[in-house]
Amino acid sequence: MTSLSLQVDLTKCLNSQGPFDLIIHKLTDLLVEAGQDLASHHLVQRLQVYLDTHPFTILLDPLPALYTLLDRFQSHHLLQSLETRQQGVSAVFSPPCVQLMTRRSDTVALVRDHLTFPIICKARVAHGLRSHEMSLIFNEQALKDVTPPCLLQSFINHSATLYKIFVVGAQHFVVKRPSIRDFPLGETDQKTIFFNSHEVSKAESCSHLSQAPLYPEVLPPSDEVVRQVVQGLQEALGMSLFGVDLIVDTQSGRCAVIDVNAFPGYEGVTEFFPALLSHVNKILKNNKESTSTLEGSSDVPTCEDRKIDLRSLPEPCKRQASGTSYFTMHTPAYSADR
Ligand SMILES: O=P(O)(O)O[C@H]1[C@H](O)[C@@H](OP(=O)(O)O)[C@H](OP(=O)(O)O)[C@@H](OP(=O)(O)O)[C@H]1O
Ligand SMILES: Nc1ncnc2c1ncn2[C@@H]1O[C@H](COP(=O)(O)OP(=O)(O)O)[C@@H](O)[C@H]1O
Ligand SMILES: [Mg+2]
Repeated sequence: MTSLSLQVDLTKCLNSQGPFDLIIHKLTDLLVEAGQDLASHHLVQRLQVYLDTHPFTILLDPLPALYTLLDRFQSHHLLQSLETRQQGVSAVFSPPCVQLMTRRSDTVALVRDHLTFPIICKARVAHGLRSHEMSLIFNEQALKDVTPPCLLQSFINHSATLYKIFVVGAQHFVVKRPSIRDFPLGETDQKTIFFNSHEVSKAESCSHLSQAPLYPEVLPPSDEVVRQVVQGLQEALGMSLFGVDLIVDTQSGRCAVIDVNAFPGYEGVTEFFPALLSHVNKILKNNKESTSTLEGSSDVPTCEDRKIDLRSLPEPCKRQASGTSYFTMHTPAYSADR
């Protein structure tokens, strides 16, 4: 078997660079730019057209899932829906949130009804220059410091320990990272703290926000909890290359999912490349088998005809079997945030 990999240049005709069996990408920034910039929009459109006309090219990962992750409001809804799917008191939760599209006169009331102090404020758009600029709000008066569109979320004390779950297809890896220290619960007169999240939770970070009295060793999330979270997200998003940020609530011992990232850096995962290769080989093999089955029949049956669960199919078959273009050009209204 010969194999060839090359860098795809979206500024050039894709037909003359292909055909491609599989494209791995990190298009998050481009997708955000495409919301406001015509040139970027055209690049995304070029890829879209190529995929629509080459139904057997696999895209890792699908664009619709990425749009969900680019929007912290949508990500939060997704995480909430996963939480309520489980029965009884779930071992995993998404911290309570309030979404602010614009400045509202009833913000204080909303916060009183839904959140507890301290509160962490995150921009609605999850990628791009301003998306990691955040603030910690300690009282109602300080709510004037937030700039919509943004997500206000109850801050969960977690002994300054973050667990990054890095997913590669069927495998996942847990990496421990520094995080933000605990704060007293409830309103205090502490001034708002503005910070850049990349200064607190990278492997090498040693931010003043992480420094704290020595905490007792935090028990990591159980394998079962991690597996539940990964599986729930995989099923909901149809993605195979993503990261999940988990923290363990110091008070309740429950696990909070606070962030999901498309194709992260996998720093600290020495097994990343073998895992990626094995995943790519597996889906190419599955795809070859499904392709020959589909090509053998002149009339491709629809999913309803064959009672097929779309999510169980490889990406191109999903598009072909559903009988509609799987990708639809979609330019989210992110411009209000810039
Ligand atoms: O490049 P953008 O699109 O901003 O996305 C970033 C990169 O994937 C970062 O990886 P890297 O720094 O290796 O490029 C990743 O950090 P991790 O590798 O720490 O997961 C970030 O996760 P967050 O730190 O959770 O935002 C994620 O938001
Ligand atoms: N609800 C929360 N409670 C406590 N800490 C949080 C919460 N949300 C985020 N953090 C802290 O802020 C950091 C950045 O938040 P995150 O949502 O992961 O955004 P980013 O996309 O910038 O990584 C996290 O790594 C964690 O240290
Ligand atoms: Mg994060």
